[in-house]
Amino acid sequence: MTVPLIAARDLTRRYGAVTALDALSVTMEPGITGLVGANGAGKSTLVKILLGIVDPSSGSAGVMGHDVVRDRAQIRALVGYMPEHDCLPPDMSATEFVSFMARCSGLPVTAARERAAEVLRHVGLFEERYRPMGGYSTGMAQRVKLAQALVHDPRILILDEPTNGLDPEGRDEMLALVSRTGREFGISVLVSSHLLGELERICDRIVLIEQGRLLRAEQVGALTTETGTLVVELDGDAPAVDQFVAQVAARGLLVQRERQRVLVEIPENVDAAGIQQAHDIVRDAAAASDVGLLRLERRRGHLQDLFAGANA
Ligand SMILES: Nc1ncnc2c1ncn2[C@@H]1O[C@H](COP(=O)(O)OP(=O)(O)OP(=O)(O)O)[C@@H](O)[C@H]1O
Repeated sequence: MTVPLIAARDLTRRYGAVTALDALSVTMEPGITGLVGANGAGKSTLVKILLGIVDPSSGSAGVMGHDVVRDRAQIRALVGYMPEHDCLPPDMSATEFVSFMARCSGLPVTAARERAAEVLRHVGLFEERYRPMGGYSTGMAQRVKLAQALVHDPRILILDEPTNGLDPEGRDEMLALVSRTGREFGISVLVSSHLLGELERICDRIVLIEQGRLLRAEQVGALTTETGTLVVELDGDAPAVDQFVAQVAARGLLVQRERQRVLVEIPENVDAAGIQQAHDIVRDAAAASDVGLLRLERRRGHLQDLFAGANA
């Protein structure tokens, strides 16, 4: 039997009268997992229990088979943690801070310095790494927090709201960096956010919690809904794509160009045969014009819409 990456069984945590986690049972597999819930749902409490910072009131949890109460040292070696809130000393440079964190993990001086340079390069901090962190933008500070989480070469990264405080562009950059980090370093990532829409883009699985209880835990693909739009990607120059669009329209379907792609509407209320017919029309139109068909699939709706009620 394979040991799950993370497993929680009947996990409960109370703070006085507040029940932050309420008999939560969930397992998480390798890959990138999104932990989603509204503010106060219990995300940070779960993360802190997994890290051994907070004890469960009852129930149990494990990280790669290690118990969160008994095996804290082993878990610390395996996990890199990016906390939600600011934690960077303003008068230290990123290089000094990340090297120091590497030393805390047991690396000798030279190796710590080299490793710090490596992870700071990975997160995209170059010349700025020698400046005091007090002058950093929120985006730069988030990158340093990610770098320090990676410095001891962990097997799992736990990121608590890494996009907090960032503007839309900064969020996109941070999400791309998290995704790249997971895939390039070949490590698993647990990333929390109260924004479902942004996590569905980079996660393999989503764990949704509400008021300390598990709502759903599923593959992202299984959670999204198929819409009545076919997304078509073509290989061909602009006149050839125009030709394709005209061919689809001539066969009676609504069609529009969207940058590199063409969107074809499947008529409403058609059965499976009608959906198949729309696919056939796209293939026939491609064959009748000077384009290659690179991709043809139903567009998936956003998780945000699916959970709009549950996660309000
Ligand atoms: N140290 C504490 N003392 C008392 N109550 C706490 C403490 N930490 C968390 N709580 C309460 O437990 C509940 C869950 O909080 P938690 O921080 O885990 O949620 P969250 O999903 O991470 O939300 P946020 O994104 O706002 O941090 C909330 O009602 C919160 O007020």
